[in-house]
Amino acid sequence: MDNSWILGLVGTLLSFILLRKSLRARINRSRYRSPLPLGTLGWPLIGETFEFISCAYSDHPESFMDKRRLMYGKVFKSHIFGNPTIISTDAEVSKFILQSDAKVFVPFYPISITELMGKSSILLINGSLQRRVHGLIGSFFKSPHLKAQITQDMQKYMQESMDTWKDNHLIYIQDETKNITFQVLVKTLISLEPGKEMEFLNQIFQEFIAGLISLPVKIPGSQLYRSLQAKKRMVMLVHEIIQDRRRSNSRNSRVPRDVLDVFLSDTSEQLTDELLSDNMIDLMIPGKDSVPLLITLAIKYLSDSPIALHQFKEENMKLKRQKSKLGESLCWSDYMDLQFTQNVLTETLRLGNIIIGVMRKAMKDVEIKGYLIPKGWCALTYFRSIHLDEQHYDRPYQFNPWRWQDKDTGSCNFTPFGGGQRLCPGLDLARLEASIFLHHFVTQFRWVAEDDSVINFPTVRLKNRMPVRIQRRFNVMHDPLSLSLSFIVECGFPLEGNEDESNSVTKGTKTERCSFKEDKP
Ligand code: HEM
Repeated sequence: MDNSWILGLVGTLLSFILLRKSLRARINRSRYRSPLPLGTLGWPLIGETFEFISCAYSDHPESFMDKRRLMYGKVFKSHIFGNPTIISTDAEVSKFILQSDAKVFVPFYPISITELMGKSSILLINGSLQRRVHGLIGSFFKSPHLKAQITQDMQKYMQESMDTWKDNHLIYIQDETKNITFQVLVKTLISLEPGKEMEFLNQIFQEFIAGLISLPVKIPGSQLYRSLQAKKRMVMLVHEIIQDRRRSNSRNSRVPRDVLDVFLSDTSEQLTDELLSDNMIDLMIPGKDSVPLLITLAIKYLSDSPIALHQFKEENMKLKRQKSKLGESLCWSDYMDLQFTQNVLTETLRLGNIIIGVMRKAMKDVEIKGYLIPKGWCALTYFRSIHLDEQHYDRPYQFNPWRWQDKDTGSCNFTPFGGGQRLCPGLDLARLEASIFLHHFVTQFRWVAEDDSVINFPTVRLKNRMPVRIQRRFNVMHDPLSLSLSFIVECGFPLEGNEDESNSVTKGTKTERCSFKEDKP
């Protein structure tokens, strides 16, 4: 039988449907006054992904954006990682995107991240459930009780670590801080103390995060597969802890001792065991990633900027002396009140761009500031370009903590912790942990930083893990000479007869670094 007329009919029908769809899309688009932003979608399928990635691996990942900003303006279209994407390097457009709710934009992550996080992860849930989980975590992290607890833990774990450091040995700041902040965070989440279980968790966690940015291939032997197996083992461990906690009924205690207690005391019945374990594991990520990086980058920038290091050290020494005179130990607000220290952290967050930006998917056609973001497209709010924009920051590539003296950190030109409903609930915690580490490091040690460089993709990290050769300081409380000499020491001039004790600057660049007058605005 001749079926050609059937095929013809099907073909005509299909063409009709496609034509109708495209016409409807055109009619819908024409309802909007705003056009699609300028830009190009690059090659079929791969779009501009290769150029994006090759720039991301370079010292200037923002060069991909810079080139297009010149041609198309601060908001432009592209096609990266398999998706048509509107890239915003405009502070107001990015603010609008961040502040929109899930009816307009939802978070968008690569497949490997969504697979590993699990569907109940706070990063992937939306609407009232996200607000509930965010609120519980946020208010607990803000509580003075928790901050006091974190301060105690951080000081303890850090001192235990620092006591093992030997003079003239290399310390890898990135590794040390990863271990310490992971321990502190795990204790905050599930009250697990350092020991065998913590070591086991640390080990499998390493395998878990290795797969976060990996090929979306789930066959045995692939990184994603190994990471999913590691996640299963972690879920089992956390699940047992949840069961124990439910049995022991400790959730009835009035002051929650950790995030798990906070979740278990929630009466909304929205928080399933799956959600609890997924989120406990996700919340460990900043302990291994963002907070250690904040500390490591601050030490790198300070090592490269002797005058900032000098002021930083003076401020911290002063606090140490005051407290020692009064016979008091430091509490969390002492650290947070250190003005210059906080400015150093703010500047580190601006220049270091630990999170370069966040990705969203449009749930409907959206018009912002004269641009159209079509439904189904992705929107990348690229913080890095805004943080390094000379319209917002004078000499943006210079580490200059003094720029924050009278400047507001609440503006939409500064969003290292995101914004809107998904503003990072751990922002105070990150600053507190970093301030504590830096205070004890700078008041107890001098160091010479070995050469190292920052890698920006797929996550920000130091190529050589930030090795520094350390030397314990004299007891400054009883050694006025060491105080008066400290300015010279920080400048990189060798102390007579003791070359090793000489400085706290990056090795091999002492002379240039000493012409630091230019560093100060
Ligand atoms: C330097 C350190 C940190 C940086 C730069 C940072 C940055 C960010 C950014 C940019 C977001 C927004 C993501 C989005 O909009 O999709 C975010 C969200 C989040 N952060 Fe952080 N973070 C840091 C430390 C922490 C810490 C210590 C914790 C707590 C353990 C934490 C927990 C979270 C959570 C739970 C979210 C998701 C919030 C939600 O989607 O509702 N972060 N962080």
